[in-house]
Amino acid sequence: MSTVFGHIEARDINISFKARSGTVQAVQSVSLHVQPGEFVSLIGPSGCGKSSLMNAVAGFTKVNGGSLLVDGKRISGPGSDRGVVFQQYSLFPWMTVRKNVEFGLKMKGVSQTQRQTQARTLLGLAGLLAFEDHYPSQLSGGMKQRVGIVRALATSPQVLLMDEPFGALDSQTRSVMQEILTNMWQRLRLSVLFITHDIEESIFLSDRIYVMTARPGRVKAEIAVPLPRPRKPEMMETPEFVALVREIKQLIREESLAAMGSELSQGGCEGLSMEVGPAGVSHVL
Ligand SMILES: Nc1ncnc2c1ncn2[C@@H]1O[C@H](COP(=O)(O)OP(=O)(O)OP(=O)(O)O)[C@@H](O)[C@H]1O
Repeated sequence: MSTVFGHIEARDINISFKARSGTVQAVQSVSLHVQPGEFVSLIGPSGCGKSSLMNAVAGFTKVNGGSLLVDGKRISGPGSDRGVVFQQYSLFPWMTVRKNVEFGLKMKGVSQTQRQTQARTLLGLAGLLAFEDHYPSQLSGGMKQRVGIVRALATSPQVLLMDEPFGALDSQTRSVMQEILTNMWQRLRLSVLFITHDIEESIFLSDRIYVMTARPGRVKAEIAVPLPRPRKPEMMETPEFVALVREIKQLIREESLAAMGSELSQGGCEGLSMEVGPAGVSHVL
């Protein structure tokens, strides 16, 4: 199935928040794009504005400047063309797995038979059909998050927005979830914008990665991942993969150190010994 929808375009985006201490500039002059059917990750130091950007694409947060378009339309609020998955499972505990998945379709007025068919097809793709009548409390963390993904996909969005969806899972479950997600993404050919702190995860999953600077978040680097698909966990040991990990780690380290350096100097830690590196990066000794 060829994809023609799901194009995200952010041009010169600024996002700021009013805080008690003044205005917090979270994101500054960010331009990025996701092509239809592409898998793109955002990675960067903590607090660099990744979630703010994603919330803006989801329509939960307003931008203060620039333009943010999905399929050429300016984003003015949440919409069923964009599915969202957060780290917290956010399932309705009083509903069965299938009813959770059907919820968005019910809200759209889809008939019961159609809802059930759509939910069961997607649950089958995620290996969860045998659990359709279970309640969330009867599922493991990995299963809950699979239900969360299936629920976000139920209304057939063109775009899937995922904010650290596997952050709460153990590494073994996380690795299985990565494979399940890539399989589903390849079948459904939708666009994915994915936030993670895990460099290996971002490389394993993505076609491209945007590395952000420390706050205010700007795009520091855009990295294409030239690894073939389907991706297999063994690829993580190839020289190409290892080289990408090293490159991204270095980029993020520079930013984390820069952020830490400014926090320490603002916090009056002058007594700490600091060494300034060649790129003006402060290294705490
Ligand atoms: N609603 C808000 N009000 C005030 N400040 C906010 C709000 N939301 C985010 N911020 C601030 O904006 C900055 C960016 O936050 P954001 O959550 O987008 O970063 P992040 O890169 O997703 O962080 P992390 O990786 O730790 O999840 C932070 O300094 C945060 O405290």
